[in-house]
Amino acid sequence: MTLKLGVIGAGAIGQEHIRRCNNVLQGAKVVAVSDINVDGARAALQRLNIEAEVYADGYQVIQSPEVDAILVTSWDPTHEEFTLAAIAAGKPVFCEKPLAMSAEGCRRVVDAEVKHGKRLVQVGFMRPYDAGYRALKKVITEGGIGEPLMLHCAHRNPSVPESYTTDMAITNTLIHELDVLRWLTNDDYKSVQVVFPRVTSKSHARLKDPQIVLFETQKGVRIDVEIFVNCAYGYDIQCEVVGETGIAKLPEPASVQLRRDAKLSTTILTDWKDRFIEAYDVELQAFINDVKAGELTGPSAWDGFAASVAADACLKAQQSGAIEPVEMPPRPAFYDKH
Ligand SMILES: NC(=O)c1ccc[n+]([C@@H]2O[C@H](COP(=O)([O-])OP(=O)(O)OC[C@H]3O[C@@H](n4cnc5c(N)ncnc54)[C@H](O)[C@@H]3O)[C@@H](O)[C@H]2O)c1
Ligand SMILES: O[C@H]1[C@H](O)[C@@H](O)[C@H](O)[C@@H](O)[C@H]1O
Repeated sequence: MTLKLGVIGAGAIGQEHIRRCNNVLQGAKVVAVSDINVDGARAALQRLNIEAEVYADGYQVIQSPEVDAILVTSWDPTHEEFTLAAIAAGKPVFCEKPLAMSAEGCRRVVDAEVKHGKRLVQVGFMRPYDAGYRALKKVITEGGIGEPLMLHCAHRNPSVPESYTTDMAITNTLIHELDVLRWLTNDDYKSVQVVFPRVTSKSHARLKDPQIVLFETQKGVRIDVEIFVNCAYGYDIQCEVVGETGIAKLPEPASVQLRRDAKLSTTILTDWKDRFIEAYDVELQAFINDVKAGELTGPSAWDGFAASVAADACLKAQQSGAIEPVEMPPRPAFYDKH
């Protein structure tokens, strides 16, 4: 049986996911798409040479009897409402990060899912599907560097549009680390502080860039993450784990080494689409397979909530300049068995 997908939001990642579901992955097909920019959605489908029903309203996609499962790839502030509507319709939903704009919003999704009685939500945290992060986790869990003591991380984008503001460095960008570092270290955040270095001249009035986010975890590990979204030189994700007996580092994406013109060089990627292309394939194939098998196993609404609890504390720390606690309520038993 082919799983029939409805996609809400046909922008950059929406188009990427539509392309991979129809042309790369197995067992699914996009049959309905919505975007507030209907003409843009139609033009994108034409470019991709894919036929699907186009709607102006995301709720029509969710309610369509032709659609078995939903992908939410619209702007961040719309995620919660569409995910809640998919749960209300009893349809599995893959929601891009962040699950909602606050922990309170994520909690509403968690509560709705628990009330439904079966997992329906997967959050689009793709890094746990990335081969590099998986290899890094394997080294750590097999004791290859002893117990982790410190993590040094960086999340750099070459540039961002004027609509990107200081808070989005947390809710839109750091949210990836907030999820993947919990997964990587099997630990939770205890407190956080945000420090603002000198602002780059490449930024704009409403964005303080770069930022350094400093965490202490429940196990006492110290983590620093540099977020630098106008770094100009490329799309660069770094993660170095310092343990008791060694250091493990996230591998660089494969790139040919060039010796030329008296220089030794490798290419740095410039776009998230390329940096995580395989991870997106694996995460969405897992979602498709899991929906068909009747049991979701990927990043859950609870993971989305946990990341947002930490994000809320980071937002508070951006304002206060102080060390802010990260207070995580206990996980409902529902997420142990699901
Ligand atoms: N996992 C990742 O690495 C990753 C990468 C990129 C984007 N994202 C997430 O995916 C989402 C989309 O990002 P993007 O880069 O594609 O942005 P984008 O601006 O290119 O696309 C968003 C699209 O959503 C549409 N839209 C907005 N509100 C809508 C609504 N109510 N109903 C239907 N369509 C609506 C817009 O018209 C636009 O076409 C964001 O939430 C972003 O955080 C995740
Ligand atoms: O939506 C994108 C995406 O999530 C990328 O992975 C991240 O590096 C960007 O900062 C963000 O704007």
